[in-house]
Amino acid sequence: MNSGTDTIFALSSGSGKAGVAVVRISGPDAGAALRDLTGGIPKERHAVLRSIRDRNGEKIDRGLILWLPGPGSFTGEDMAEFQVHGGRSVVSGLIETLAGMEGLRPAEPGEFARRAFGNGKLDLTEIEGLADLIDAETVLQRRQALRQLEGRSGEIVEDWRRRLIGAIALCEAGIDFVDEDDVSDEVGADITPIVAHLRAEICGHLEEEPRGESIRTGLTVVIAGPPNAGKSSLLNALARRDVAIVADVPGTTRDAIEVRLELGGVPVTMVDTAGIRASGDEIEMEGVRRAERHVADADLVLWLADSSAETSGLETRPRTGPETWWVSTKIDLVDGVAGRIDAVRFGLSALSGAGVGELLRGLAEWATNRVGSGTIPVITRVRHRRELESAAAALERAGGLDYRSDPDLVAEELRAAANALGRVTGRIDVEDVLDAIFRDFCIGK
Ligand SMILES: Nc1nc2c(ncn2[C@@H]2O[C@H](COP(=O)(O)OP(=O)(O)OP(=O)(O)O)[C@@H](O)[C@H]2O)c(=O)[nH]1
Ligand SMILES: [K+]
Ligand SMILES: [Mg+2]
Repeated sequence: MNSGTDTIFALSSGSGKAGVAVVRISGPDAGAALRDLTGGIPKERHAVLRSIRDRNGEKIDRGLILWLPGPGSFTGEDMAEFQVHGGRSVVSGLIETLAGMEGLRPAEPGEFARRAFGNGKLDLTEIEGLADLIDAETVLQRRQALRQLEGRSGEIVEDWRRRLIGAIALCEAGIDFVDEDDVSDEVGADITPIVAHLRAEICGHLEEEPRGESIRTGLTVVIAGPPNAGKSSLLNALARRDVAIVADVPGTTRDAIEVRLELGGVPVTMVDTAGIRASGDEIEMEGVRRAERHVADADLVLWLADSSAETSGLETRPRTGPETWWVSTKIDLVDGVAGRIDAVRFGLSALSGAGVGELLRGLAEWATNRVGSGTIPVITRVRHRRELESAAAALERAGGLDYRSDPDLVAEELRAAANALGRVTGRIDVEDVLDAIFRDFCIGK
């Protein structure tokens, strides 16, 4: 990315025809650009209606403009915002005029957010919360993203880091006074419980939380079983649409078919797979291999078996794998029990719909339990998990050392833990992770 001294601009609202479009400018020349286009600079943070003109004085549109001088703006720089009619020609006229101005250039993806980070307006967890809020599809995702954007995850991590820095200071005092027995005793007595507590807190979050990651990325439920068990029929019934081909021919489904549902506020991807059996057909066997891979990666497998068939369908089930529910299908043919039979057994008919609602309710309950409720987690990404794991490991090593004989080794481990925590919020050496985070942003954010 370029230096922060350029003035950048972008269409921040969605592209395409719309009622209103929002164009933002950030950087030292934002004020000059605003003046050139509208003839003046309005009172800060007040929306005013102005004509917006191109270099030849031709009116592009009349719209609301906002002057948001730094450092109190989103990026911390001088910013201007245009709310214009969202027609293609209005937007392209405005964008082209800005592009033709001295010192202005189009923003790269995530560049506004990156400047906000660079100017200390948001830490990394807040930036990630912002990205997640833009991507949020479910209520739980929105709540989690907002909490993160408001800095609550970052606060927890920063609190850990502050306590660690306190412990490092104590430890270093121990190093300085290593020859004076009384001081080093006192210091050691203080560090041990601090380190043990911190480690317990961090480990608590690590154990409790695939939750945050699950809320963000969702859960996967794989519908599997022998050919003709009624897998595609069930997918269609759950999705209430005709997504997968249903036929009386065993081996109908080859490619995995995915449908995204929101169950209990959690995004759940339902995957219909090829019927699992040995077959001489090369293409069908590729479908079976894919089905087995999906089963292995699932958060939950619905193993379907045709209740009217002679064999149970269990013989083809992969031997190991994730949590599984057993679903008897086509109960209309045998007058079987509809609905939940016990914790892991269901009966249903995709044809009549009997038992499908109960399965959906069971899945919603499972999804909610899986991500937990109430408190919203600190760890929402693999990146956070990795850093917290490395902090916990360093604390464990520190706990295994004798601070009296090795105060410098203890301090080193504590510093490693503090650095890992610092990387979560971006307080320290994060250049390498920045590109990865901001790359995922859309332009104009
Ligand atoms: N009577 C009855 N027939 C059903 C029911 N569900 C599915 N079938 C029929 O069973 C046959 C197979 O259904 P599919 O949904 O294609 O089965 P599948 O498991 O996806 O099959 P493959 O993709 O070939 O593995 C079709 O003829 C369906 O109409 C049901 O609840 N009751
Ligand atoms: K079939
Ligand atoms: Mg099928």
